[in-house]
Amino acid sequence: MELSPTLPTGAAPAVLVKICGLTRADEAASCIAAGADWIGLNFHPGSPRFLDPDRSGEIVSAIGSPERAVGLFVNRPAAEVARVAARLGISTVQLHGDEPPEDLVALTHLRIVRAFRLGRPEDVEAMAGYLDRARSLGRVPDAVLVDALVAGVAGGTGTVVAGPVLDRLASMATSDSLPPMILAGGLNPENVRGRVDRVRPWMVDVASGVESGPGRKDPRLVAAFIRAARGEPRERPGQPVDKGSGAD
Ligand SMILES: O=C(O)c1ccccc1N[C@@H]1O[C@H](COP(=O)(O)O)[C@@H](O)[C@H]1O
Repeated sequence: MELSPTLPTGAAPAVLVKICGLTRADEAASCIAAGADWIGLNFHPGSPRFLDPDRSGEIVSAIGSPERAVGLFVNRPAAEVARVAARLGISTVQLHGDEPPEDLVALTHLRIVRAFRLGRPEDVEAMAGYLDRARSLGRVPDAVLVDALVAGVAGGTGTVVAGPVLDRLASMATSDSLPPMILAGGLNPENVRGRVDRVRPWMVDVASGVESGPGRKDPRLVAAFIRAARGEPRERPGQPVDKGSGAD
């Protein structure tokens, strides 16, 4: 199954950007207008960014392209994930808990982003083991998302992935055995470019690092994040664009 937007090809493609945890239609539309490739709708009841699936149709409509909306679930039954996705007309889901590879098989008709919370370099090997099991079942995730491990919290913690884990990931990023990688975990406009340069992910994902409050995205931070991720110069209000200093 192909991902959409399609995988970039050729040398040094621009990293794609997902902004996660939208709770308002106007903010979701602004993220897309600012250049976000995907937005995330968080259906995990334990999250401060929780969105009732029954009230998220308005957000999907507001972005004008349902293929850019990703439904985020934590340890929900595959049948429930499939039901919500069908009701909203979305085709990509993010599984951010301990979902077994069998769930990927049950959700073959959807694009699946499988999240892994990694605390130590050894956790990267555990992720590889999971992918091997998925491969043996004939259904690898369409992308893997890498987040920091914080005990007792599923995600959205604003915690960065540890340096030794990033180094291990960087050595795997171009491996054929790894699906496209989405780097998450404590990203913000200040640190995203350095992390992109270090790991070369296919996409970056941010929740808390572009917020004015839980679930409320700050349009200036969103724009700054997207520009920084792509290595574009910063915009400064009332001043010409700084073309000399890069994004960091
Ligand atoms: O955002 C949340 O509240 C959340 C809750 C449960 C699982 C995942 C969640 N968000 C995902 O976590 C990453 C990292 O968040 P942050 O940028 O460190 O705040 C985020 O990209 C979401 O995909």
